[in-house]
Amino acid sequence: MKICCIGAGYVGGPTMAMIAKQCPEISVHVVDLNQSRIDAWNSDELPVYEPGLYEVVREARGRNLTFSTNVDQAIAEADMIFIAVNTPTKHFGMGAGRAANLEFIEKCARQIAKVSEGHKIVVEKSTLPVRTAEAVKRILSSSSNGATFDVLSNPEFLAEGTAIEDLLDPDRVLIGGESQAAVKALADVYGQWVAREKILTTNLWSSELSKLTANAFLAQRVSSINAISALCEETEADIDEVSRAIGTDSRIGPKFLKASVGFGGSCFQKDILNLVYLCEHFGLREVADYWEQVVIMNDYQKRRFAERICRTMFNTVSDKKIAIWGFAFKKDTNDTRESAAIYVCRDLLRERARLVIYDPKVSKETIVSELLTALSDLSGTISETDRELVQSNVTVVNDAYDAANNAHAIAVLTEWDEFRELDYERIYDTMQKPAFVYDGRNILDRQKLTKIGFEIFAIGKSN
Ligand SMILES: NC(=O)c1ccc[n+]([C@@H]2O[C@H](COP(=O)([O-])OP(=O)(O)OC[C@H]3O[C@@H](n4cnc5c(N)ncnc54)[C@H](O)[C@@H]3O)[C@@H](O)[C@H]2O)c1
Ligand SMILES: O=c1ccn([C@@H]2O[C@H](COP(=O)(O)OP(=O)(O)O[C@H]3O[C@H](CO)[C@@H](O)[C@H](O)[C@H]3O)[C@@H](O)[C@H]2O)c(=O)[nH]1
Repeated sequence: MKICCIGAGYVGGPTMAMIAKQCPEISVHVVDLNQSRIDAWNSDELPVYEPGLYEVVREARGRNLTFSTNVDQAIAEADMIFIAVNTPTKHFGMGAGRAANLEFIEKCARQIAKVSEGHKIVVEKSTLPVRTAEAVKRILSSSSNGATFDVLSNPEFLAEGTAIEDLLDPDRVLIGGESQAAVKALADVYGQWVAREKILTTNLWSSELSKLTANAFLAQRVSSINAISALCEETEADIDEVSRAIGTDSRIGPKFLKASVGFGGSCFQKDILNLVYLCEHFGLREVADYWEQVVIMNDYQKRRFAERICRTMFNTVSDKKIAIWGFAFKKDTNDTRESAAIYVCRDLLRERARLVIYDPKVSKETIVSELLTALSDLSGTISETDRELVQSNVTVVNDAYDAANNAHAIAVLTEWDEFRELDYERIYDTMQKPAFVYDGRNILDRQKLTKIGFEIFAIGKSN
């Protein structure tokens, strides 16, 4: 069997590498329009940082895993074609700021229709609004060479930072489709390493909608605990104690109850806004409002964190040096999309703080580009003043100690393990006094740091 995957991103790359590793008899060809991304997949510096990914890629690459930009050839040769392209929030025209931009999906479908001959299975791997498969089928049915297609929905549930674990041992694999033969063909691929009872099959629409729903529920838990963290800060209740107390109720469960500076990542916000848009489209105003509140609460949490920094530093951070530890949206990834750090840094920059940023996996170029985008207006234009602000007030360094040196405050924005193990006495000695620490991930030892002399503020803890 030959598989092609269009889109060599955070999903296409790792997912296909895992299929190739587990199924040596299947030839897997991953294609992308982005030449530099493909070059990186073919090198030792993969474009995606994920623990364990390099080993998986190295095992299969050159054997039954290929990365290239030969989109047409890969489509023509494949029996099964995964579409794993990006589906970002639309930022123009109808549904701007809410609807998913399906331009890339549609282009893939048109390309498949144009190039294919015979019969092929097309698998939606990207996260899509419910009923997208209807449009995909319509486009495919116009194939000029008389090719025929089955369309399946097979949403991906991996989380970044644990992608390899998640792919190796998923909670479930979801396959939605009408053709039993096509569903079986895809189930047989996963069945090479995933237990059959974990492979769930549904109709196409349930599968598409389950992906948006799963992300909405997960994000809702984070917003719920973050909402309670604000109340904890006012009442001397401790958010970690509350999480533990409610999480031991087996009906609630302990996962996804870690209070934070706010959820980030390319998926949660985008998928909830898409759900909100769909509900509005179907006239379900109350349902739309209900889910939108999850995003509103998340924005509040990020804003609240920056405001707390300013308020507790005597109401001004202007010209003060603040060390930013962590810029990725969570640990163990180099992904910064929608990271809470972007918005906290933006708000601090607007207060004229001087930021010294350190992240073990994120490059200076990415940090600067994210901040410029966050400061620009809706049309993407950035004022000269804001460009200057980033140029003069943002420094990116290679070390957490360097960042903290001579700083008035440290803000922990990503929960990288290395931040737990630093020499805090040494850090305290090099900082301005009072030495403030704002722990946006609740990973630091408050008692120890307080004893050293730090003034520490954490999420959902009162001072
Ligand atoms: N990132 C995640 O953890 C994750 C997890 C589950 C699901 N998803 C979903 O999977 C999809 C992909 O997400 P991602 O994070 O991998 O995106 P990404 O931006 O990292 O990768 C998408 C890739 O598709 C390529 N592409 C776009 N149009 C193309 C075309 N016509 N032909 C060839 N290549 C094309 C882009 O160049 C890009 O490299 C999205 O719908 C996302 O919501 C993402
Ligand atoms: O208790 C928690 C759990 C998560 N987060 C934050 O929530 C965001 C998302 O985290 P996570 O869900 O672990 O990572 P993602 O890679 O965004 O994965 C989500 O989004 C993917 C894309 O759709 C789905 O495939 C996954 O199942 C879903 O977990 C990150 O900023 C986390 O720091 C918290 O603040 N507290």
